[in-house]
Amino acid sequence: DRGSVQNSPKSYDVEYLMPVSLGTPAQQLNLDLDTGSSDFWVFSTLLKESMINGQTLYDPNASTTADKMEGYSWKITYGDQSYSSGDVYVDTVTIGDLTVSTQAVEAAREVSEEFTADSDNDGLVGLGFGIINTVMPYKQKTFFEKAMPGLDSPVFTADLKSGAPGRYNFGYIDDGAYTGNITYVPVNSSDGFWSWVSPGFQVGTTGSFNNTRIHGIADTGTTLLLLPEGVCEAFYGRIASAKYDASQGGYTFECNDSTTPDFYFGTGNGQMIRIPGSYLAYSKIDTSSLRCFGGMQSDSGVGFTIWGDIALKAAFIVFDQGSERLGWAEK
Ligand SMILES: CC[C@H](C)[C@H](NC(=O)[C@H](C)NC(=O)[C@@H](CCSC)NC[C@@H](N)Cc1ccccc1)C(=O)O
Repeated sequence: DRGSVQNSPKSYDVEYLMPVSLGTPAQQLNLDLDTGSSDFWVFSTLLKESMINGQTLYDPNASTTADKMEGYSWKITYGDQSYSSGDVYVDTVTIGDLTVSTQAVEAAREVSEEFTADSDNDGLVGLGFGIINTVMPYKQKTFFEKAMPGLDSPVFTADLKSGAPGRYNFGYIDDGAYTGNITYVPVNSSDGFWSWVSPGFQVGTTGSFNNTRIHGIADTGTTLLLLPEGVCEAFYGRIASAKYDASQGGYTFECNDSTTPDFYFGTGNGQMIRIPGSYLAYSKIDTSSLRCFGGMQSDSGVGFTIWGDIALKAAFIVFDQGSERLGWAEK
């Protein structure tokens, strides 16, 4: 079996949403595929009105295939301190023609203001590893873990694009979606994330390759690229107008600064992925400014190095749960 679904970026590529069908008859919601968490949760009719702001709600009572998991609950907190919690139903879920008939759908009773404010986002499909699923008293499998046994191949792939729709594929690798070879790196899933080690980085085409290993997670649900302080300093040190601006909470530089270099990160076997300098001028700090907030920021605040969408949209990535490895290719 296999599946394929289009993902669409919101403005500034802040997140990528995909259509998902839940229940019978199908209720379609736009969800955020998040490899940095492992709960499948949705805005639902259980929420207080004050927490809803235009989102599409999953109504388990309108689904003939929904069964409440009595006595089960969930509560999740994210790195940005946002959170959500609620009840659990088993129901049928289809993503890109791939159906899981008994998915644990976590119906929100409460969401933090960040989620309420994001009116296009109806919830998250966590595709990290199930060991960090928050459902109590017994944790539940992710959508991918439920689908995996029936797939042609135990992989899903992410093709995120800058300012354009891309695709998530399940169960197969589309050889037309990338160039060159796929370099595979081992994943350590013990903390539930797609954790891997990059052998190093290079700033611009002329810079030397820095053999400093970078331990981090591949997280489709995080917008920016959060790297160790030393890497940020090496990169921003090459941009004439760059500075750390405490009032903005990060590095900023003139959006059209012609000294902005590309950023390369190693994936192994001498292969590097090139992030165009233009991706790193993430967004104007305000409409009248000529300065941009950097797409690469320090990971010191979060405590994790996160290869977020800024990096992922420069590559074609294979999340190989069957072999616990990540595949990286240019595209
Ligand atoms: C360290 C962060 C918290 C507190 C930690 N939670 C996590 O690691 C959770 C599972 N993952 C996350 O908070 C992050 C990874 C942080 S680094 C470990 N990924 C998911 C995040 N991008 C999801 C999101 C998407 C859209 C809007 C907001 C949030 C915990 O529960 O202990």
